[in-house]
Amino acid sequence: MRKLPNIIVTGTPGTGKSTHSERLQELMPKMTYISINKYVQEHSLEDGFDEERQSTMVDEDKLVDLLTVDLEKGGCIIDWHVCHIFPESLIDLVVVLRTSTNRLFDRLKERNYPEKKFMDNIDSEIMEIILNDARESYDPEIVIELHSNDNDDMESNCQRIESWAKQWIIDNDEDA
Ligand SMILES: Nc1ncnc2c1ncn2[C@@H]1O[C@H](COP(=O)(O)OP(=O)(O)O)[C@@H](O)[C@H]1O
Repeated sequence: MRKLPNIIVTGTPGTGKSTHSERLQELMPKMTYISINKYVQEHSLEDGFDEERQSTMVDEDKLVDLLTVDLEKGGCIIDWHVCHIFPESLIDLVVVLRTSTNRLFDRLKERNYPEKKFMDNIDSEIMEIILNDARESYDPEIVIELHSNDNDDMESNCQRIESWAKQWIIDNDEDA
C-alpha cells in the first residue's frame, strides 16, 4: 500500500501546472515533484520532433514503464499537459487547471510560440480538451477542475489540494 497519494496536475500549457506543482512541493515536502518535460530530458525519452507543432515527441510507453516505478512508491506530483497515459490504479487525484482565454492569451504571448502552436493551445483550452480527456480516462470523482487566473486562485487551490492529501493519508493509514 502506498503511504502518500499520487497527484496529476494537468491543463493546457500556460494554465499554471509548474507554478502550482512547485507550491505544492513547498507545502508537502514529503511529496516529489516530477515535471514530465524535465523527466523526459533526464531519461532521454524523446521520440522525434514535431516541426509543425514545434514540440518534442515523447516515447510514452517508455515513459510510463519508468514512471510506474515512482508511482508505485507514491507521493508523486506529476506535471504534464497529457494525463491519460498513466495507470488509473496508481492515480489518486487529477487536478485540471483552467484559465480564462484573455489571461492565457497574455501568458502564451510571452512564450513566443509559433502562431500554430499558440492558437492550438488557445483552442484546446476553449474546447476543454484536457478536462474531457481527464474525465474520460479516470473516475470523474477523482478529477477536479480548478480556476487558475490569479495568485489567490493558485494559493487557495494548493491549500485545498494539501487538505485533500492530508485526508487521503489518514484514510489510507493501515496502522490506524
Ligand atoms: N494562477 C496564476 N496566477 C497568476 N499567474 C499565473 C498563475 N498560473 C500561472 N501563472 C503564470 O503564468 C505563466 C505560466 O505558468 P506555468 O506554471 O509555467 O504554466 P504551465 O506549467 O501550465 O505551462 C507563468 O508566468 C506563471 O507565473
